[in-house]
Parts: sequence; C-alpha cells; structure tokens
Amino acid sequence: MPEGLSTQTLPFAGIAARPRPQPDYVEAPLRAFAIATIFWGIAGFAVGVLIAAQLAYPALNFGLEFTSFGRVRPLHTSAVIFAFGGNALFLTSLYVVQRTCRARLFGGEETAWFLFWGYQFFIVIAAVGYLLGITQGKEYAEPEWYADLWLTVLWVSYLVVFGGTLLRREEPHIYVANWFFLAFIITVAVLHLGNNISIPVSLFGAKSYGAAAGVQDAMIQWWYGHNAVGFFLTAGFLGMMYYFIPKQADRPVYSYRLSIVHFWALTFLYIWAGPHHLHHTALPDWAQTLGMVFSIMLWMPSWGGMINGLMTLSGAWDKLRTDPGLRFSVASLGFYGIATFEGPVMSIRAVNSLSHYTDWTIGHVHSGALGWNGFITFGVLYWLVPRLWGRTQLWSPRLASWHFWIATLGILLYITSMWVSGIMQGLMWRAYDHLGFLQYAFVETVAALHPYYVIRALGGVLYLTGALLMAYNLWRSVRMPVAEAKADRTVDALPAAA
Ligand code: HEM
Ligand code: HEM
Ligand SMILES: [Cu+2]
Repeated sequence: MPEGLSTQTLPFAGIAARPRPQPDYVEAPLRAFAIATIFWGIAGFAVGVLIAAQLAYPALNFGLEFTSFGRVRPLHTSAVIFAFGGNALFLTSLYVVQRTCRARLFGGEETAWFLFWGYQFFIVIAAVGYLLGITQGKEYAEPEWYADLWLTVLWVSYLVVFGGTLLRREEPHIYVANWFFLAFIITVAVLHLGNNISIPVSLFGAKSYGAAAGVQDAMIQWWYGHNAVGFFLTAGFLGMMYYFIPKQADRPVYSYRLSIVHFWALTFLYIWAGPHHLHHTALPDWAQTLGMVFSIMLWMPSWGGMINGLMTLSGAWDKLRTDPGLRFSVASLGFYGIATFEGPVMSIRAVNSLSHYTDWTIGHVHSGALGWNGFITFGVLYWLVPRLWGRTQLWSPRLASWHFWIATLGILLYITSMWVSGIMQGLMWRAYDHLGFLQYAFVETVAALHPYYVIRALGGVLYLTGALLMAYNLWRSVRMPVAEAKADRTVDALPAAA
C-alpha cells in the first residue's frame, strides 16, 4: 500500500473482499449523456475546423451573416466547452457520485432525464441565438437573459440532485472526486449569477443591458471567464481524474492526503487569478499584480494534482501498452502540465505584453482544451461507455490506438503552429524601424500568419478524424453481443489497496 494510506483514509478498501448488494443505480439518462458528449464533441470539433479554415481562407465565410466567423466562433467555444465538456461532466459526476456513495441518484430517473433534456434545450437555444446574432458580447457568457434564466433553474436542480445523493450516501466518507465535482457545481452557479446580472430591454425581446459598466464590468467578466476555466474545465475534470484513473489503472490514488491539499490549494488560489486577463488595461496596477502573483502560485497545486494522477500509475505502467483508454488519460495529464506551466508564465505582466492578443493565447487554450479536457474525456468514454451498456470490452483497442496517435499528432500541429505564429505576431507588432516608426503594417502580420493557420486547420482535421474513429468504435462496442463481452457488474468499487 502506498505511503500515507490506511484503510480508513482509502474509501471502499474492503469492498472487494466483502460484496454487498448494490443500490439500483440510475443509468439510462447517463447513457444519453454519453451519447450527447460524443455528438456535441464531434459537432464542436467540426465547427472548430470550420473557423480554423475560415482564418486561413476567408472565402469560407460564404458572405452570409449566419456563417461569418464572428457568429460561428462562439458556436465553437460553447459547443466544445458547454456542450461537449458539460455533458461529459454531467455524465461523470452523476455516475461517480452514485458509485462512491453507494446510493441511488437523488430524484431518481425522472429528475435525471429532466437534467438531460433541460441541458440540451439550453444548448440549442444558446446556439440558435448566436447564429441569429443574439449575444451579450461576453466571452463564454454569450447567451442572453432568457437562456441564462433557464440555465439557472437547471443548475439549481443539478446541485439538488448531486447534493441530495451525497446526503443519502451509505459510505461514511465523501470520496475526493465528489469534492471537486461539488466545487465545480457551486462555483459555476456563483459565477453564472454574478456575471449575468442584467436588465432586459423588453419582455419579448432578446436584448438586455448588464448592470456593471466600464472596468468593473471587465473585471467581473474575467473573474467569470478565468474561473470558468478553473472550475468548469479544471475542477470538474479533476473530479474525473480522481475516479477514473484509479479505475483504469486498478490502483488506489497515489496519495489521498495530497489530493485534499490539492483540492483546497486549487480552489483557494484560482478564484483570485482573473486579473491576468486584464494586464495593461484600465484595471488598477495592484489588481493586475494580485492576479499575476496568484497565477504563479497556482502552478504548484496544478502540478501537485498532475503528479498525484501520474503516480497513481506506479506499478501499473505496463497497462499503458494494452489499454488505449489509459493512454489517453495519462497523456491528458501531460498536456495539463504543459497548460498549467505555460499559464503562470503568460500571467507575468512582461510576458503578457508580448503574448496578449496573439495566437500564443490560442495555442495555450488548446493545449488545455484538446490535450487535457479532450483526452481525459476520451479516456473516460473508452472505459465507461462499454460498461454503461453492460460490456467490459472495446470492439477494437487497435482502432482506439489509432485514435490516440492521430489526435496526438493533431494537437502537436495545433499548438506548435500557434506558438510560432503567436510569438512572430507579437514580435512583428512591436518592431520599430530606425526612425521609430512601426516596421510592419497590420496587414503584413496577417499575411505572415497564413501558413501557420493552414497547419493548425490540418491539426484540427486530424483531431476530428480521431473523434470519428472513437464514435465508430464505441458504437460497435455497445452492439457486440453480450455473450461475447461478458457483462461485469462487479467493477463499481474502487480497487482495493494492493
Ligand atoms: C478540432 C478541434 C479544434 C479546432 C480546429 C479548434 C479551432 C479553434 C479556432 C480556429 C479558434 C479561434 C481562434 C482565434 O480566434 O484566433 C478557437 C477558439 C477557441 N477554442 Fe477551439 N478548436 C478545437 C477544439 C477545441 C476544444 C475541444 C475546446 C475546449 C474544450 C476548444 C476551446 C476553444 C476556446 C476556449 C477558444 C477561444 C480562445 C480564446 O478566445 O482565447 N477548442 N478554436
Ligand atoms: C495554472 C494554470 C493556468 C494559468 C495561471 C493560466 C493563465 C492564463 C493566462 C495568463 C492567459 C492569457 C490571458 C490574456 O493574455 O488574455 C490565459 C488564457 C486562457 N487560458 Fe489559461 N492558464 C492556466 C491553465 C489553463 C488551462 C488548464 C486551461 C484549459 C483547460 C486554460 C484555458 C485558457 C483559456 C480558454 C484562455 C483564453 C481566455 C480568453 O478568451 O482570452 N488555462 N490563461
Ligand atoms: Cu485565466
């Protein structure tokens, strides 16, 4: 047993030895969440490829307002973050909370179906709005007041379902993955409410005006935007990591104590770092410095969490050769490490004066988004989808392996091209000639980016191709005759300590 663990601190350690009857877990709506994750993932990646191609070849805007970059870009960001990421978070949180609490989902099947359809409805009304040009103009918070109100109702129900299940748990201990999921749900509620205080112009019109203005509005927006990354794209996904990596590796978490330190340090530090999005603006200097300092400190819990995930594999590294799902999970931690090292560097004001407004930011975003959020979700899907349909095996581990390498190559093309184009762009913008005039006209910088935009689009095509292979593989897996893939209902307890 790894140091720092006793059977008291390791939940469920005794379960494998003494099977108990299982509660009647809610699963049908979870299968729907899994399908929605894959569906919206592919849709969001495809729109990503479209906007990447538009930046390289503007003719692809087709001259229509509905297909112009400005309208389609938020469609991409919302589709991948809220539709793909959000459905993955609903799926995993509702699965994990039941299994680790040994309790049926609070509210039962009906409430879970309400969450499912209610959330898909939110996605659709938000997306239709973007294409029609309805937006608050706040990045990652584009939906107008009517969609925001609906999301509020839904999110409160989510909190009640999740919290209610925790309260009716049969296990005395609340496993750490649930702490991360709970922090994600509560914080996103607070962020959503705080950043969307606005007054509609009329009851039957979409337009509203925000309550704050000027630099206060900007600060509230980036308090929101930054913590959307911190709690939606990070804390929630760390919840996935803490349950599914131990499952895939068949080992307990490396250090349970570190996971608790990780939790408190991450949640405490993240919330202060938002001002790093507003360097060199009208925001007071002291606030910018505060954001920078907290961002740098954030490097530590981020890497602590990554190390905790990676070390969980000690003694099980050989599984990487045979389990392509685990390969995704482990690679996702590597990309998480890259993004959370790069972020603190970019938050240093001097570095940010070069990186801000450039493709460097876009590269940073996608090493986190494609590498961390995408890969850990693929890893979970390869493990969970067969099990949700009563199978234990994948139709083709080889095809999953192809997915892994194609997608990894896609990410590498994406982030390396953006590093080069971003730094080049930043340097060209600040180059002066010997008379003190700007050396390059803006349009010259735009022309210089073209080859990198083509490479990035190609990376996107590879990433999308990989996801299509996954969808096919999972579809074949759940259609395999059950006799071929013996249903295994005993896999729901965390592995006993070795
Ligand atoms: C095939 C995969 C993808 C491609 C080709 C792609 C492409 C793009 C492009 C071209 C942009 C606009 C960049 C610009 O305005 O200069 C963008 C923005 C963005 N994408 Fe993606 N994307 C992909 C997947 C993802 C995923 C999976 C996520 C999240 C989980 C994501 C999150 C974002 C975010 C947050 C932005 C806005 C970045 C910012 O404003 O700084 N993307 N993407
Ligand atoms: C220690 C962790 C991190 C820190 C300190 C950090 C810091 C930063 C900084 C300084 C920027 C640039 C702000 C600007 O110049 O406008 C940025 C942008 C961004 N980061 Fe990170 N980052 C971290 C981790 C991550 C991760 C893991 C993800 C994704 C999962 C991510 C997603 C984003 C996004 C989406 C943006 C673009 C926001 C926009 O639209 O302008 N970050 N981050
Ligand atoms: Cu940030």
